[in-house]
Amino acid sequence: MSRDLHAKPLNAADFAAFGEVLEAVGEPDKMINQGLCGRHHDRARLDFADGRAGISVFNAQARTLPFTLEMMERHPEGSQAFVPMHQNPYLVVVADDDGGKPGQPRAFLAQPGQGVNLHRNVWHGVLCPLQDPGLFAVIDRIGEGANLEEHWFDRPWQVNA
Ligand SMILES: NC(=O)N[C@@H](O)C(=O)O
Ligand code: NI
Repeated sequence: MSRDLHAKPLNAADFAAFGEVLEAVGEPDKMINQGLCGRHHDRARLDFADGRAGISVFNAQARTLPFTLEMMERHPEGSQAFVPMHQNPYLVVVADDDGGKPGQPRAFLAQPGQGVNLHRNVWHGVLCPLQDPGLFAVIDRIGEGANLEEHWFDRPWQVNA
């Protein structure tokens, strides 16, 4: 017996407890490159504990809605940012911690031009593109030791738009 979860458009205010939305909104902090480029400066809180930052490219298979969310994970040692290398929608699911497991999940539909940075140790669903190609640059921790904790739900969630 699954439980239903409604995805809402991704927005910085609702996402703030879990991380940042990476997007060129508002006035740039600085105009650079002879005034031809707006720099939206230092927009994410990165954290890599005793490791270092790395950039990887994820090529993830597209999923379809309704999406069955069976598992959430977190990275105790570092933040994780997903920057789409496309203009397609994708699903972001996050949750507060509730005694060492995910609390009420929150689902968001990322719009074209939006990336996300997940704060260290925030519960999230794995990368979930909704159209091919599911190509993302991922900025996360490279280092020693375990950095992945998973929680599998007894009852999955059905995520829909
Ligand atoms: N496990 C892994 O590298 N990917 C996940 O962290 C994810 O959030 O997709
Ligand atoms: Ni992750």
